[in-house]
Amino acid sequence: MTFTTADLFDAHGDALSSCVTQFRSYGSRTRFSGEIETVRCLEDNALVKQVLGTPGEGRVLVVDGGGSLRTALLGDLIAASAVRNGWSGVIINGAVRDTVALAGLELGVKALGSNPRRSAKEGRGEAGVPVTFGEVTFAPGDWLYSDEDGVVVSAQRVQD
Ligand SMILES: O=C([O-])CC(=O)C(=O)O
Repeated sequence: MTFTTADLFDAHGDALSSCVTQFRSYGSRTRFSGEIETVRCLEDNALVKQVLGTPGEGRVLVVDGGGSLRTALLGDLIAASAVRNGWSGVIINGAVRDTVALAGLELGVKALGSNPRRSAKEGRGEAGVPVTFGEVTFAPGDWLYSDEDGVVVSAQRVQD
């Protein structure tokens, strides 16, 4: 994977949206891309676990956790399951935990911050719906490109 989001933006800016949310990177993959799948949830990560337990086929899961930093929506066990299932990365508008272990996983992981407190496991929320944060709508089936500079989204694939 050789793209940079800055070069993509220069080449395809009209077709791209750029997320203004300032994420931290937690996984060992700092550059990743893929078709988008989504979850919307608040301090409950059962749906995140469920979706990342299915075949990822190189996709990126975008989780809108409402920006809450009160509980972790992803830790090392769920992230390891994402790696086993072939997900390319996870973007979380919320918090993670087990950050030392996440740093050793072959997965893109971006989140707002960390909190050791676990989330509820009741399955509240929705999967497969468009979610909006950082001035970007992330719709299932759109394409996401992420690197050290940011996260950009396009309705069409703009890079192999
Ligand atoms: O189970 C959780 O809530 C998250 C977690 O710690 C893990 O994925 O290891």
